[in-house]
Amino acid sequence: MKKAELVFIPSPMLSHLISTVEMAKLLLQKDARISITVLIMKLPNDTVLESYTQKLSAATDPCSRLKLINLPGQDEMMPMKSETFLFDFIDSQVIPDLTQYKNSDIELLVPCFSSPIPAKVLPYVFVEDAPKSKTFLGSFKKFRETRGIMVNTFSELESYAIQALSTDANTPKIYPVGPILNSNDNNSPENVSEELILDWLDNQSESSVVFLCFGSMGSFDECQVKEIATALENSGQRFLWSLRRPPPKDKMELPKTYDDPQEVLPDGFIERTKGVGKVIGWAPQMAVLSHPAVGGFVSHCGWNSTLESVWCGVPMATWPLFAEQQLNAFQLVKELGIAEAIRIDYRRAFKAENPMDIVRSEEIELGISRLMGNNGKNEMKQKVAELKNKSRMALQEVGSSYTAQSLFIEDVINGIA
Ligand SMILES: O=c1ccn([C@@H]2O[C@H](COP(=O)(O)OP(=O)(O)O[C@H]3O[C@H](CO)[C@@H](O)[C@H](O)[C@H]3O)[C@@H](O)[C@H]2O)c(=O)[nH]1
Repeated sequence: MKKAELVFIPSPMLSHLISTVEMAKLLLQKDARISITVLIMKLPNDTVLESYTQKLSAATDPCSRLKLINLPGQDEMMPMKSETFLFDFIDSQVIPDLTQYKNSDIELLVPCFSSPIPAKVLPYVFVEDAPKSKTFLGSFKKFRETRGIMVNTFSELESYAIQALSTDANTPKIYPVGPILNSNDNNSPENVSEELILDWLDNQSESSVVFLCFGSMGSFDECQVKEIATALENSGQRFLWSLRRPPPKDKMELPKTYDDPQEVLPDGFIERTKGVGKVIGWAPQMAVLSHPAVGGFVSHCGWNSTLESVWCGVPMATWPLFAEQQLNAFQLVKELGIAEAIRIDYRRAFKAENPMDIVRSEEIELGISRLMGNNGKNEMKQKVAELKNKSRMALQEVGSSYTAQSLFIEDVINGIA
C-alpha cells in the first residue's frame, strides 16, 4: 500500500497552529495511508500557545499517525524589527536543533547514498553542536553558487552519488577527476626512516600484516592506546602501527611522533611483540599500502586514506574519529562492501580531550581478525581488487576520470556553461 508522510509547519501563532492541527486531524481521519508531523514553533513567553500545545500533546497518542514536535524555543526574544519579527523568528528556526539526532536511531534519506543513513554517522557538529552546524551548512550551501565542482573520486566508486548530483538541477556540474593521490611520501612532516619500515615489510609474507594509521590528525589518549595494544597482542596478528602523540590540549597542533612510545604502551609490549609487529610514528603510507606484505588497513577513513587503500587494493577496518569520516565508514562497509567495521559511528570532538567512548580491545581484535581472515579469498577482498583495477582504468586515456579532466579543461577554456 502506498503511503504519504506529510510535515506541517504552521506559523508560531495560536490561530495558525489550531487550524493546522485541525486540518491534520481531518486528513488523518479521511485516509489511513497518511501520517502527519506538525513542527510547533513557539515565540518566547507565549503562554497561551504553550498551554494549548501542552493539552494537545497530552491528548495525542504518541503512536498515532499524528506526531507533534516542539521545536526548541528561545528564552529571550531576539532583537527583531517590529514589522518583520515573525519572519525573523521563523528564519531563526529554519535549521532546527539538530542535536535532536543525538542518541537517535533515526535513519535519513540522503540523495548521495543508496541506503538510508543512520543519523549517528552524520558529522559530529550536526549531532552534537547545533550552533556550529549552522555555520557548516551555510558554507556547504554556497557550493551551489559555483559553476562546477571537481571531486576527488571516480565514477565507478561513487556512481550513485554522481548520478544523484548530476540529475539535480540545483547542483553545479560535477567533475569526478580522481583518484588524485599523495604520490610523494617525502611529504612527511617528520623525519621518517622509510627504508627501515619497508625492509621490515620485505621480511613478512604476502598479505600477512595489518597496518594501523589514523591520518595526519589522528591520535589517542593513553587508555585507548593500551586497548589497541592489547587487541594486537591477543590477536597474534602481524602489525605495523603508526602511533602518534596527541597534541597538548591547549594548542592547535598536529600529533607528533613519540620519542619513546613505551611511555604509553603496556609494560613489555615492545619486547613481547618483537618480530611480530612494529610501532612507528609517521608512516610512509602510500609505500606501505603498496607493499605486498600488507593485507589490511585499520583506518580513520579520511578520504585520502580511503582512496589510497582502494588504489592499492587493500581492504579496510573502519574506525572513524571526526569530520565526515563516519559517513565514509558507512559507505565503505555498507555501500561498497570493502571494509569491516570496528566501528562505523565512533565519534568524538576534533581534539580527543574527552573521548565519550573507549573502544575495548575485544572489539578491536574482532574487527582485525575479520579483516585479516580467510587468507585473501573472501568477497570483500575480491571487491576491493575490482575497485583497484577500476581506479587505475579511470585515469587512463578514455577512462572516466581522464575524460572528466578533459571536459573540465574544455569547460574552463570555454567558460563553464
Ligand atoms: O602517518 C601518516 C599519516 C597520514 N599520511 C598521509 O596523510 C594523508 C591523510 O589524509 P586523510 O586520510 O584524508 O586523513 P586526514 O589527514 O585526517 O584528512 C582530513 O581531510 C580529509 C579530506 O578532506 C577528510 O576526509 C578527513 O576527514 C580529514 O580529517 C594521506 O595521504 C596519508 O597517506 C601519511 O602518509 N602518514
